[in-house]
Amino acid sequence: MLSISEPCTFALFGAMGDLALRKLFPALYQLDRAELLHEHTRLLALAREPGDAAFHLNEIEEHLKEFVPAAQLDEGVLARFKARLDYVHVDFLKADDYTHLAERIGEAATVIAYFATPAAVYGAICENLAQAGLAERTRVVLEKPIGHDLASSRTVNDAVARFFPENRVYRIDHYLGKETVQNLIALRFANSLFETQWNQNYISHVEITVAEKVGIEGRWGYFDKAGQLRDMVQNHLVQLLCLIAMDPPAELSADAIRDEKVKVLKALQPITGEALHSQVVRGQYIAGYSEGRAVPGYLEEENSNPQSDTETFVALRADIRNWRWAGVPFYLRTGKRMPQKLSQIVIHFKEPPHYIFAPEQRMQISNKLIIRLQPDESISLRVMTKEQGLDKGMQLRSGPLQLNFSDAYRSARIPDAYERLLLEVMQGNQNLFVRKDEIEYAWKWCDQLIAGWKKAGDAPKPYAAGSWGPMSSIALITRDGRSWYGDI
Ligand SMILES: NC(=O)C1=CN([C@@H]2O[C@H](COP(=O)(O)OP(=O)(O)OC[C@H]3O[C@@H](n4cnc5c(N)ncnc54)[C@H](OP(=O)(O)O)[C@@H]3O)[C@@H](O)[C@H]2O)C=CC1
Ligand SMILES: O=C1O[C@H](COP(=O)(O)O)[C@@H](O)[C@H](O)[C@H]1O
Repeated sequence: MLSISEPCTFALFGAMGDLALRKLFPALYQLDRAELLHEHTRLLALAREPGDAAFHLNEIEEHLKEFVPAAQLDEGVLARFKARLDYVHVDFLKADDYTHLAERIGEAATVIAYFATPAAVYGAICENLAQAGLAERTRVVLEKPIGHDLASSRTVNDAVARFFPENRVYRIDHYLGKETVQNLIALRFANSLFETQWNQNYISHVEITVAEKVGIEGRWGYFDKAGQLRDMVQNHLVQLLCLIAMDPPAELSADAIRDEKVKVLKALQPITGEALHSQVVRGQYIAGYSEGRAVPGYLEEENSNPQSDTETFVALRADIRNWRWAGVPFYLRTGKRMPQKLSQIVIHFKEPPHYIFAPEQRMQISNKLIIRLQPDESISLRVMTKEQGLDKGMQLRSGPLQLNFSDAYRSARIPDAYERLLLEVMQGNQNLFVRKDEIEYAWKWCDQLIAGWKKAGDAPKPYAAGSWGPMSSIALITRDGRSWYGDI
């Protein structure tokens, strides 16, 4: 049972930006609708766009109506939500504007400052909040990406740390707010069945796929400087890998979980030299088809630079140098403009040690645990059984033991990741947020990859929009005698 959050003033910096309008206000609305916002909680939309507050509030409402499903828009809840919400004109870089902001915040005991802005201004906002006397009662929420490499992430983190201790810094990785991602912790540590098998004695390899159907969606300016490795691997895929690979924490506290994740990050084998070619594939989509519709290639997208060699796809084999995972590859892949939106983790168990069935069935013999993060959230264990029927003999078949969340919990709506994360910040719980050292170790691992790519100077491999990536990403795994699970 969720407890209602304590009262707070939620100050949303960058309130008229894409993330705020598309994700954050709808998530706050859903929390209100679920009666999880305290009656005294207030929401301040902060932006530098001048003009009438009513005009901007109206724009927020219009976006709410666009991004909240119509069946969930309730007049009563909307009225309550609007009564909590105010627009404040602030230039985040102008210290003087914070005097006015502090007045609007008033005596609120807890302030949540959510930075839906470029990371370059996080430090200045923190300094201005501190100068306005707000730091002691404020939790700050930082959006990803924090920097674009280890050095710049340290600059951002250090600038924030001058004014806010780590226990009041909440670094968002929205994948950690997805219900099925949290379920990984329940699955692993509330079921002794799995934990006893969770190591190199029983697991042959692990696949993590985060495929996106969309292309760049008007974000070329941001994306082209980042690329898929920085945008998706450094954060979401590495976090998923950590949750799969970490040792059991001693307790369910933020630092116990983060300590275990950091051990995994430290044990990640750097990918350098020849391995950069054999273990990593960079791709860039060219024109193709998405849902039967012709779509342009990356270099033909709006505002593109036709010379760009930024990758929109990455597949790689990661190895973890520790006792639990020695010899167990983690195959990661993620890309834009793939055939479907699909995030899933597949744990492949080893074959039984002694094989007694017909030789032609041997390839099928391996249990798989398939954790579908989105869409159709589910956990399914593929087990071997005998085909039914007198005519079948000992013919094996692989079938699922399936837990589909929308069937199993039929009445419950699966909340968006941001709803969970905003609620956790309001409750002061850092379990689902990323600590400074996690970000930095993840950057360190990615930086050496990027440096290797730069040195080699290879162009990304083309793949047609609507495909599963360059052919070499298939070779990457088939070379090890395996294949990506379920590709069609
Ligand atoms: N959009 C998304 O889906 C995702 C975004 N993020 C991260 O979230 C953050 C916000 O992203 P997004 O919403 O897309 O970006 P936008 O550019 O759409 O929004 C950023 C907002 O910050 C405002 N801003 C910047 N500097 C100042 C300033 N000095 N004073 C006042 N306002 C300022 C901008 O105002 P103005 O328009 O006037 O410049 C803009 O409204 C980024 O860190 C991004 O990396 C992370 C994951 C997904
Ligand atoms: O952080 C990001 O994530 C989205 C994908 O998120 P999802 O919840 O829709 O899977 C990605 O499109 C975006 O480029 C990236 O910045």
